[in-house]
Amino acid sequence: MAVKDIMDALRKEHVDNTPLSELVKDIKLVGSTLEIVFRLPQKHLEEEIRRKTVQALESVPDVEKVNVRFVEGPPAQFLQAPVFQRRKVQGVKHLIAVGSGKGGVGKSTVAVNLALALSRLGARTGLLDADIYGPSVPTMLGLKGQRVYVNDQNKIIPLEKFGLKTLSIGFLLPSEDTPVIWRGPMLMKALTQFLFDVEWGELDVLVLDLPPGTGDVQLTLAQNVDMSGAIIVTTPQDVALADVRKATSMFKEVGIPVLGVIENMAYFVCPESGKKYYIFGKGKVLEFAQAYGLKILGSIPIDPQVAEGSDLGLPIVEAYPHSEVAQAFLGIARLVLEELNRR
Ligand SMILES: Nc1ncnc2c1ncn2[C@@H]1O[C@H](COP(=O)(O)OP(=O)(O)OP(=O)(O)O)[C@@H](O)[C@H]1O
Repeated sequence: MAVKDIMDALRKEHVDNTPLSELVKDIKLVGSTLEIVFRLPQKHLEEEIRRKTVQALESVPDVEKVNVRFVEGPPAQFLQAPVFQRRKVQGVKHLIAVGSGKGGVGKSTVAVNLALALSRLGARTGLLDADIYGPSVPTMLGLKGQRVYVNDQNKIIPLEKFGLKTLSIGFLLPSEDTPVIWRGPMLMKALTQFLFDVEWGELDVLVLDLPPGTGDVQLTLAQNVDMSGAIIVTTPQDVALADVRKATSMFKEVGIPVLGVIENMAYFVCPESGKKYYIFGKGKVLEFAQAYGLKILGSIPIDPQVAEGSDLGLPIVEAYPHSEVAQAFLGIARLVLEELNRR
């Protein structure tokens, strides 16, 4: 795979003790011409980066010409900490964001089942549905139509289901079909209230289901909230992987560690023959993850029971804890806890 070869080659060259691969903002191979954009930490490094890039890529097959461009701005490791005034959510030990570069890859399904798996492993867990454009947690947890209340201290009391504390913007809307039309500052105010004015009690992990993509909402949250890390959900489709790259860069740029990638809809097991079919392609996520130095936390197959469970308000980890999918989520949850305990 050309991108992997390119990133491997760039990883070997350094400027100011930083591998060139860490400075890459965007990379595109058009025919045999590589368009590569670097974040320029310091102006005087421009020539050195250009020279070392051409040198590093000389032996990479498929690349005949290299066009190097720069954008201003240092990558995360060049920034002085603390960069942003990040607020901690009271009572929450670890906040982890579940994001995706693209909509419809199963981010909310993963967030819900991961939260349930964490809870099954004994972690006191909460789930916050910040997907303001399409809150699906109320349906997935069978809490559609429920409302939340505010206590004497003006704090929102989350709902509880399957041992999880949970809050969704869906619980605050007058009806399920009310579109959220908040924009800009009003939206951010609502989201901030959503995070900080909630009586979560004591939690080991709060899973934050982000809206899909890498827009202002995701960036503002990433800049203002103290997070232990982010998890990115993708399918093996090329288009989804291209967007993962953007999501990864966004978290890296604001200094939030990416704990790993979860590959959803990785394959389908034929119930008759037991044969595995890699509908969206095999091994692509692994190659991608290796190229970007990311860990794969696990792979979830396509299973009609997953979709069914979500629609019925009985997620698969709760409904069929011994199924292959539920076991995969438990495996991911174990890795996530290990990763968090190391921090
Ligand atoms: N592993 C899976 N097997 C079968 N169906 C799945 C799987 N993962 C997700 N789905 C189904 O795919 C659809 C999209 O999933 P989900 O709503 O979780 O995606 P999303 O990325 O959160 O979407 P959005 O971008 O709209 O927030 C849902 O109908 C869900 O039930």
